Amino acid sequence: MHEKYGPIVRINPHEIHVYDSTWLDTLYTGPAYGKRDKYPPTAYMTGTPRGIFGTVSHDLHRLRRSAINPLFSKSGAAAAVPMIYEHTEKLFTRMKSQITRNGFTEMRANFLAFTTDNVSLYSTGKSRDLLDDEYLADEWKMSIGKLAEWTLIGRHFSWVIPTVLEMPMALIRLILPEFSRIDMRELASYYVQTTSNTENPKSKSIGSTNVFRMILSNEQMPPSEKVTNRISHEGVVAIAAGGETTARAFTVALFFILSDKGTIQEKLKKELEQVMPDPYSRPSLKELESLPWLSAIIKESLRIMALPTTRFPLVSPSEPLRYQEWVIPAGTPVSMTLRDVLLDTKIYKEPFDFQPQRWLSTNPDLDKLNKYHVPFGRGNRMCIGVNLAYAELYVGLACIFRRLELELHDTTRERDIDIARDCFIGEPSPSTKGWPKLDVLVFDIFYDNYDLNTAHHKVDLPVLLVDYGKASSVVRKTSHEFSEIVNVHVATQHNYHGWNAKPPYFEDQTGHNPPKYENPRDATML
Ligand code: HEM
Repeated sequence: MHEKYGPIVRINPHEIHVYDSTWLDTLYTGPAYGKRDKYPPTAYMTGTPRGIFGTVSHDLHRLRRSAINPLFSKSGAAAAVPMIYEHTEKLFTRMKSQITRNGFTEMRANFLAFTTDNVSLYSTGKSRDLLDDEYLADEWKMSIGKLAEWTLIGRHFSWVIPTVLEMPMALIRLILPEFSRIDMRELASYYVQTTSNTENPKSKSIGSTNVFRMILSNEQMPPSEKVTNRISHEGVVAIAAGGETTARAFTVALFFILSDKGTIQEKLKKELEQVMPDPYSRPSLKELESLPWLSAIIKESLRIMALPTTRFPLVSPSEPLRYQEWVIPAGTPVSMTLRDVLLDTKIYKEPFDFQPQRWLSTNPDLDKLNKYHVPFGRGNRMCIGVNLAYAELYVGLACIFRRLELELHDTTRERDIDIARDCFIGEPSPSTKGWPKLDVLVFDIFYDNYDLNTAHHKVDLPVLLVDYGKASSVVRKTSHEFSEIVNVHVATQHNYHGWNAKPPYFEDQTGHNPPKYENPRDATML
């Protein structure tokens, strides 16, 4: 429509859309430059009308946001760094275990588990512990995927998702089991327990100053703002908004770094060796932020993924807005699309090419590029989690590329990375086989040209038998039996063919003294 009718178009009976990056600061303005209400159908579409994302009124949004802003400050995010390092260790353990079992690791669920554990512990004081439980992590991935698909319905019928999320749990489990995991009541009851218990042993740990405590201790807020069924929405919105988004930035960064190992990865690794001479060291956020290539890679990944595909309509409630010669009457919903800005050819040369070097200080156009770098939005409603997201990306990518040697496995840009569908945030084509799958070349477990999945199907047992040791001595199999077993390692496959194996599953992480079995059948008894 913009190609046909120009930069300002009435795209439906209610809404005007502007396709002109230079107008960004007029619409998505800061609090000092005019009021902006949110357009209700957009506010409600993710199902949390009482959290900041779902708050329509400008003034109420300011009040709600100011109560929790300090938690998400730059210094707040820096305090989260030790937690992020701890979660990185768990992420690596998960990756190792999957490679042992499957021969590769699929990173979408893994990164989602990582970012969701970070944001949930940080924002609500309670981790979802997805990195401790692969089964739960997969279920959570399905729930978030389902929520994304439902935003399409929510866009047109904005009451649907909030209504579903408030239905009796037994009914939700029956009709939409995926939604039952995004349980606001569970969060709310947790907050009641922890906030009423001043002796809480977690009170000095990360997450103790969580969104709930900040709201409850805020003196500007009336009691009606502090009731459980309002503040639980703040917890849910942080977890839902902060998990998938940051996870996607990781997958995009990983894909593009590994697609150009000769230049990009090499420069990154060299830089990391300087700041992390010991691969297991834990540099501060400030040290990591001083690395030009790491910083440039993160910025370029956030730009090129251009994740928010939805429009973000706002309403100027009392002042008309002006675009060139047009006057937009007060009260009219007007939207722009961040993706248009992030991929604007007038700003970024070859916007679909991954070029981290455009963010280096040697680029004379850097100020202009920075001005339009809006993956987190702009103005009053800009992402509250921006500092946390950056901290996760700096720490996570530094550890990954300092400690592991990775290869892409059966991943293509067109099928698995590029966005093909608008589900509020962008989703790749339905034919995707998942996001970057990795072979890991240097871990302490090696494997060879050995298709564990196939073996798994053939033996039809919910266990995989994997040898530790060198690639040449990987367990060999015949069609139905393993012919030879040396130093067996056992890992169950969850929920395989109805075999509902629950963690904890048996695993020897050391790789040095794995259990030995007389024959494979003994192993299956586990
Ligand atoms: C790469 C990661 C992320 C991206 C690309 C991203 C993107 C965005 C964008 C574009 C908005 C603005 C929506 C609007 O204009 O209405 C937003 C809002 C928001 N984001 Fe993020 N986000 C990310 C990470 C996070 C994290 C880690 C959190 C954790 C708390 C978070 C929590 C929120 C919340 C609560 C809002 C609503 C803010 C408000 O309405 O005042 N996001 N995000």
